[in-house]
Amino acid sequence: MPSPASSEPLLRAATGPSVPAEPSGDPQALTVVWEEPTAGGAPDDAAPVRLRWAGPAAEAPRGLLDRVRPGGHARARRITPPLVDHHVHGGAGVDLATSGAEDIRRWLAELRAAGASVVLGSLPALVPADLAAALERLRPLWEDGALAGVHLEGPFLSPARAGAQHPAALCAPDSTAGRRVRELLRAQPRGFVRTLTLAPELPGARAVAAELDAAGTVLCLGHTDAGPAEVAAALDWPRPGTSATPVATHLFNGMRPFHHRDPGPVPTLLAAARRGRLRLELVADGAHVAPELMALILEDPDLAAQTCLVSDAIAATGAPCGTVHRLGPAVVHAAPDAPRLGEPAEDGQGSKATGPEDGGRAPLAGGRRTLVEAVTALLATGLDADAVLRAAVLVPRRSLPETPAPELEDGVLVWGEGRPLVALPAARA
Ligand SMILES: CC(=O)N[C@@H]1[C@@H](O)[C@H](O)[C@@H](COP(=O)(O)O)O[C@@H]1O
Repeated sequence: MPSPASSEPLLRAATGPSVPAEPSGDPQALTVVWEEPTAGGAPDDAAPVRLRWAGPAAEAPRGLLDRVRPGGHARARRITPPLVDHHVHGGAGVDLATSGAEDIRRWLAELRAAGASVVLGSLPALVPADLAAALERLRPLWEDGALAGVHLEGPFLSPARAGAQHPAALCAPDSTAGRRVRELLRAQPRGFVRTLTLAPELPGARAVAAELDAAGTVLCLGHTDAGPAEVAAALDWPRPGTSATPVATHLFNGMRPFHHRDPGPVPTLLAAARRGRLRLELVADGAHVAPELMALILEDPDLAAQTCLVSDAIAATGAPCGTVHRLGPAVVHAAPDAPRLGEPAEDGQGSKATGPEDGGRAPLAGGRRTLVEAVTALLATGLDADAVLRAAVLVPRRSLPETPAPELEDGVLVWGEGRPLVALPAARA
């Protein structure tokens, strides 16, 4: 158990370096080394994690870097470049699809102060007029760098795997509404719509993928009822316009579940990731994906190299239990375990049962933790810290090529001089 002192938030310096960069040596490389205290060989969360040293590697005290190589007792663990959240709809009452720009800006500043500096703002499925209004409202936030861009989660999604997405907002790419959305996308400045999730089995999906490719928007597969063959075919769609690696939107969630005689799309997606042809999103909140599966993926080096942890947080994330919020056109509420679709039960504590999904409970509607909270909790479970931080810091930056990416070399993070560092809160049991 952490001591009271070590459980105090240590966050600081999201807007400036929290450690001094050495003035001489390689001016570009700031090597950060910190020591994870151990008690009899095991990590000791009761003791404060200490920053050992920061500066160019060439000036590291003699022997220090050798000690942090695998097998040494000191490991990179808690201080890190800011996290990157590819998939976040809102939080603490703010909904990117419907809240005012000033509320969104304030909430983004809070996320940054807490340690997530690069955020793709996700919009759920919206009818064309609402999508146009939301994009117009978010564009200035992208233009001034508050948002790294937007992720459209829809509207080309499967009604059979809608989850918390509003059914009335879904459409096929070749429908009237779908054609209006495609026109709207063509009118956006390059780089603003960074990613778009679609179900590849919908009529016209392949044509949309080609349009996205030409516009530099990364194709994400998700909220899909496709089987293995349809997913494999979509991964082979020609993509001449961009070399960007496609993404599986929240792997496992919003797609056919795995059964050993009817495996659905998951093994195909995993195999593509293993071959470096796909990135995987995993909702890191501990509610969406069982811990055993998280470990299976994050502890497999080939899969971990392609995995991005995301929050999928929404307005109800971090809001008081029983409060009602929006996910675009959908009504959602903060349930005791996680955000869920619909109104809360009369006592305000639980959820009304709405269907057969998730054991008769209302569908999950986004993550229950911010990415910083989720990563902090994952680190406390004993999962390999390098794997967790790689999936929250390094891999997602590769999908945003203009975002500076640190390197992790033998447990030492190398990060440009003067770039911000954040200290994650000490692990909670
Ligand atoms: C914003 C959004 O759409 N989030 C999805 C939600 O729609 C889906 O219900 C849930 C569980 O999916 P599952 O029941 O397939 O695991 O995952 C995500 O929270």
